[in-house]
Amino acid sequence: MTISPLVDQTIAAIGPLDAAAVAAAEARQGVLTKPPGSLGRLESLSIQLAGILGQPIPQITGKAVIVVAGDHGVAAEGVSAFPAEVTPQMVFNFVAGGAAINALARHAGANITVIDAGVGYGAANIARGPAMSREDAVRCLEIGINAANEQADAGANLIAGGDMGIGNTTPSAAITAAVTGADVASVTGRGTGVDDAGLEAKIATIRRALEVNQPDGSDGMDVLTKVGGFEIGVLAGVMLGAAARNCAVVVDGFISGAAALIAWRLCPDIAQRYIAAHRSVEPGHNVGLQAMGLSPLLDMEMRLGEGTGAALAMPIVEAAAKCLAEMATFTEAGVSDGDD
Ligand SMILES: Cc1cc2ncn([C@H]3O[C@H](COP(=O)(O)O)[C@@H](O)[C@H]3O)c2cc1C
Ligand SMILES: O=C(O)c1cccnc1
Repeated sequence: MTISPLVDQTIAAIGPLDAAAVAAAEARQGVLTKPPGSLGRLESLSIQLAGILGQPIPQITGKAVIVVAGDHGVAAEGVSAFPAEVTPQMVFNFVAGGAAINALARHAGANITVIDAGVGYGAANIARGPAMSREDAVRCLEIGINAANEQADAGANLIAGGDMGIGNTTPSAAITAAVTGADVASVTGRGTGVDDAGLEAKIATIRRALEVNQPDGSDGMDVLTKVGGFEIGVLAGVMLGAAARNCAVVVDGFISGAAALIAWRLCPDIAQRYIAAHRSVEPGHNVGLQAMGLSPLLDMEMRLGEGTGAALAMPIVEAAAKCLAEMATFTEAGVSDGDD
């Protein structure tokens, strides 16, 4: 498969986890002053981080949320409770620091970058034809890879994407259905809050998008081109770029989950570098996570996107690394380990 030199190189750089670092972290978890396994998922998370970062005692050196905005032609089908103007209006809000993601990223100590992925000439209406050309899909992936590289160069090793795009739960459901094979009705939710009639119409629109476009769910580029969106393509690129730099990828909600599915189809090894932050209220989110073998850290009944769930989970991920790094061993603390 050849996508472009940059995308191909990036995918080729994503390998399996560092087995020696995993083994060392596992061994250290076994001798820290606590009953074995008592820190639950903090333990497995620290071991996964060791493998991702390639460090026996992993250290989070920087956190970044890359928020990507894009417009969706399919919004014209009435699939959202809000008008498309909200997308550029929210971009100004991100820049001014007043959105939920600004509050949560500040709380997490994460740097925010905002990318306009074609607001104003967004993706075409997927109910009538493909979302974008193959060239645009490649460009989206490259923009995301470059953005992740910039954050990695600045010291981040915990990287999340966030989305803003009125209508984008519609392509996300189409992507999730195409990649996982799940029925459209089981992966379609209310997004910003459409009513019962709106939900029925949204399901019908997504069915039409899949019928008209016939995406090949095993081919990430085909799915992105036919039923994706510009911000979703950039987010998939962010994930590929971050993983190629041995950064941990914190996966946010439904839209980020759809982008994660596309990146996973392009590079199956990437799933080991994903940390699923939370379970969104959107029913399709969990379907996608399960397909990739991921179990979310939090269930906060959130359904916003923007990277909010990912930012909220970042301090927990960092806490996992700190326990592994800072706790004393039984020997160091002179605590009986129960074996003697
Ligand atoms: C004020 C506002 C802020 C948001 N921030 C994220 N979204 C989220 O909601 C939208 C997806 O839902 P749907 O498919 O129903 O349009 C996306 O913009 C997503 O980022 C927002 C939506 C609104 C209205
Ligand atoms: O889970 C999400 O990311 C989500 C859900 C609804 C609307 N916007 C985003």
